[in-house]
Amino acid sequence: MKAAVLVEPTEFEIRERSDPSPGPDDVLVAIRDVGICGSDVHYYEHGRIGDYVVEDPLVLGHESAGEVVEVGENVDALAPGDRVALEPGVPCRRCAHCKRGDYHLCEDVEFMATPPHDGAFAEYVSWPADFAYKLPESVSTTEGALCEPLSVGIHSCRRGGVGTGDTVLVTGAGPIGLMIMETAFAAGATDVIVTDVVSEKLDFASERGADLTVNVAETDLEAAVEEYTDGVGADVVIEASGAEPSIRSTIDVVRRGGTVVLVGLADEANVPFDVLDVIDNELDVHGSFRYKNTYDAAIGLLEDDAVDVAGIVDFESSLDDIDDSFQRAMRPDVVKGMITFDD
Ligand SMILES: NC(=O)C1=CN([C@@H]2O[C@H](COP(=O)(O)OP(=O)(O)OC[C@H]3O[C@@H](n4cnc5c(N)ncnc54)[C@H](O)[C@@H]3O)[C@@H](O)[C@H]2O)C=CC1
Ligand SMILES: CC(=O)[C@H](N)C(=O)O
Repeated sequence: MKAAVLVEPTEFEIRERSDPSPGPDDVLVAIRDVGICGSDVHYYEHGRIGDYVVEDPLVLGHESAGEVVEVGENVDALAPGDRVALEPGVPCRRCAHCKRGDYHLCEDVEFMATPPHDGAFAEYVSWPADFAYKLPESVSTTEGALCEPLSVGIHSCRRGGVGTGDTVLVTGAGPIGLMIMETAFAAGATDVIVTDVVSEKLDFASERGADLTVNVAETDLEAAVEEYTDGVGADVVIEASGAEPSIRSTIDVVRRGGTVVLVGLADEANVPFDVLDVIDNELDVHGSFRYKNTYDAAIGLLEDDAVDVAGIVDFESSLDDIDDSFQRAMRPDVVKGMITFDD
């Protein structure tokens, strides 16, 4: 099979690799769509994210979906021809975190495209069948691939307890922020405010239903939220930019007794946070790391047309054009690029 292998920062090689063969509990999937995520671009540009360093040639891509072409002998729930979305993180299933249900916190998780584990920019992937979710007829494999960022949105809204009638502030209008907005509306939020520093991103968020957008490079966020919420503040603030000023601002714009969810990965681990504000205003501050038990929910939301994920895709390209696609994905006005494979 063909696979796009990152051999050096900013250098892919299309290499011929042997087809993977599924184990007894696995399915062999012919990949159809893979999204280009910000973390793929980061590995492409810098060859590392924090302590995760690309030391050997690595296949990137963890937002994927395709068609089952072979199943292992123990697999009953899927059959060749089924279209599936692949949940990219497979936990050990045995540790304390897995056993208490927090499998996304497993320290031995094998996550696609996180060194040393290969991802899905390849013609075939063999994957545990219980981390492959069957797509209904009405859900495309593009949407199936985008169940991954949608899952980040679902998990963060669950962490924030987003509910009916809430005003939710989402900071950062990248793909993750947009997926959070989609999920927040689906969870019953009536008002979603979105921030960014790029006006095109905010225009796009507006087109997709944001009630208020704030360009924090030009406008005072606290004043804008105060005005919009009659001085109360947002019920839930979900930080999805990773920018330090944005992280710091979250506790200034959430209402007393409200909830802050931190999703964006800050470049610096030490971001000043006024703990007295947290105590005095009785804030709930949650981290949100990837997701657990979200794929069925994501597929259900897509089947019900309760969310739109395909609308964030700016371009589709082939595996052979992966270098150009990554260069294009790095442009600040681009939200999502996809690599697609022929049937
Ligand atoms: N916790 C988790 O499980 C996950 C975290 N992430 C992180 O979430 C963040 C968002 O991911 P993507 O949407 O893919 O990233 P992205 O880089 O495409 O989007 C971030 C957006 O924030 C905007 N921004 C920059 N400074 C800002 C500021 N001061 N205020 C408001 N917006 C600002 C940027 O213009 C951009 O539109 C990243 O930090 C990423 O690493 C992504 C996936 C999973
Ligand atoms: C941080 C990321 O973007 C990535 N989706 C991951 O979960 O590692």
